[in-house]
Amino acid sequence: MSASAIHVDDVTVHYGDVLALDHVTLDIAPGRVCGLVGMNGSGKSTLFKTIMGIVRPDSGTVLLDGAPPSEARTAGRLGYVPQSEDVDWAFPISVRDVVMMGRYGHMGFTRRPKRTDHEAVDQALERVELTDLSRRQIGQLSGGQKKRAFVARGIAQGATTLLLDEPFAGVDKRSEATITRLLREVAAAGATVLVSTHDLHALPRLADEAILLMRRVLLHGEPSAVLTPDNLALAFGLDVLDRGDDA
Ligand SMILES: Nc1ncnc2c1ncn2[C@@H]1O[C@H](COP(=O)(O)OP(=O)(O)OP(=O)(O)O)[C@@H](O)[C@H]1O
Repeated sequence: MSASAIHVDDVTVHYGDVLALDHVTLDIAPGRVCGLVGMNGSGKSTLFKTIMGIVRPDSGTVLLDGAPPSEARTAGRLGYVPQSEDVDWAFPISVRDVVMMGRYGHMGFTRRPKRTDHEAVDQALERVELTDLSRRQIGQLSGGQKKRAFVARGIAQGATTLLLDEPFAGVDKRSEATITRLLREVAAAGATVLVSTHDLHALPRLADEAILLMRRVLLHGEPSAVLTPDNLALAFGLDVLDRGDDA
């Protein structure tokens, strides 16, 4: 069976009176990078939280590799790079320890890292080019370095489903290029990547497919077919691509 890695079937979510997701259905195949695009409040974070099993839908189903989100989470198969606003950057934890958190699912009860855990963390830190900064408190990194630290956590975890909420917000071109390359590599190794972004110009380089969300799925297809000026005007209500390609 060529099961979807991420299967969302007719999901509706309310927060009180607010309708955040309205009969959302989508399927993403293993090894794909999918970009999630939509204006503020269109339900992107809610979709992530529902896929993670943190928000319970009023109706509808989410399956990850055929299993409920809680199972994927417990098994350590689900990696998440949060929006910067959702992280307590003052928390007294080093960059290395953030990345090591990705290994918890592999450690059992004691949470005592073994050599394989240390090696996985070292490799992940190297891949995101943060080896030299690994002893720093996480809040003492730049915006792009912080994002790379959380991407490293997902890599060290060996997640088969990786969700990233705005990984390019406030990052420079170098971090953007590093994160893009890493996500492509992770997908080439078989993982499925869902990434929300406002960086529409970077999307064709990053993603195999794109979803335009406005509480419901407006469009889902190849980035070039989804991100047309007409479609974006529909989703954002303005000509968001009219900034030239040199932005
Ligand atoms: N905990 C909550 N309680 C009540 N309403 C909420 C809550 N979280 C989100 N909402 C509302 O649900 C809708 C969708 O919000 P969500 O955060 O999913 O959008 P988003 O696309 O991620 O937005 P942004 O791009 O600004 O991060 C919005 O109208 C928001 O105000």
